[in-house]
Amino acid sequence: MQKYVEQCRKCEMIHIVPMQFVWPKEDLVRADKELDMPLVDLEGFIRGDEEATQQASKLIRTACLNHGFFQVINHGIDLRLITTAYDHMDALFKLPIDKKLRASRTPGTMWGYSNAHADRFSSKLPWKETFSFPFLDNSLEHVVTNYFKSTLGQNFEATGGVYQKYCEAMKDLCLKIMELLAISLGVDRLYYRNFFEGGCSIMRCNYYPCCEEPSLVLGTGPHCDSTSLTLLHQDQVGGLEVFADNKWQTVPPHSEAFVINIGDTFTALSNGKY
Ligand SMILES: C=C1C[C@]23C[C@H]1CC[C@H]2[C@]1(C)CCC[C@@](C)(C(=O)O)[C@H]1[C@@H]3C(=O)O
Ligand SMILES: O=C(O)CCC(=O)C(=O)O
Repeated sequence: MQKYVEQCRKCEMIHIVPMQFVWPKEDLVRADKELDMPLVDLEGFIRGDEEATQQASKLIRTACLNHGFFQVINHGIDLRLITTAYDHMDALFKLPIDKKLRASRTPGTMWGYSNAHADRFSSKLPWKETFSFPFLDNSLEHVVTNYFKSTLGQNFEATGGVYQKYCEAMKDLCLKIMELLAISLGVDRLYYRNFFEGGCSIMRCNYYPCCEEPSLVLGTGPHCDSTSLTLLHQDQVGGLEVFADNKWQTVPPHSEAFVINIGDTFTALSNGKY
């Protein structure tokens, strides 16, 4: 009897996490090495110092010829804006689930609240909640502020205003990086900046809740960004991993830095060089 029960316990693999969130073993590989990626200081470039600009573009070129990831500091974004954005995001994800579900993602779009993308997938669900919204520079209206008011209600106008400012700051930083990418590729330094000037962006807030069985789940599954450029600020918990040199490597958080990575669209825009 004892043995039988023992065998049952072994073969049933009893765990707490629902099966939809359990990832295949081949995806659950822990990174043990830190990614070799440059920390690019943008202060000189922003001040118009040509030597510092060339130095920054060289670091970016090396990173983009290798794995496409680099970090930027002294980027000109007010660190208090980042802190305020986190405070508002914390309040948003702490809302009761019924209130969050009222802002659920509109089918066929990327915009709104999503709980593990459970409305889109039925297995290998990411262990995260997300809130995504569009941004485009529009002098006629504050697109982000209005989005928060229309999806979460008038009480979220202040939060919308914070993310309106945050998205404007991200767009400004993105265009600066597009200039450095152009210089690094030896093309007209305004080429990509002009191309993306009027473009729209996806802003996504990610909340990765604690998990009782972290070795079975992933906050976000392995992927390449299909977009052109991703600007990511990590909180101090960490967990971001990048697949480079045929192994997963960690990107430790740096509170004053943004992690930048080029996506598939930019690879095409560089004619496959990056
Ligand atoms: C354009 C996008 C779609 C996703 C967010 C951005 C860039 C990465 C994509 C994603 C993260 C890749 C993994 C699956 C995904 C569904 C996710 O886990 O969030 C993807 C995002 C999405 O489709 O919402
Ligand atoms: O958009 C997402 O949810 C994925 C986030 C991601 O890939 C990242 O944080 O690097």
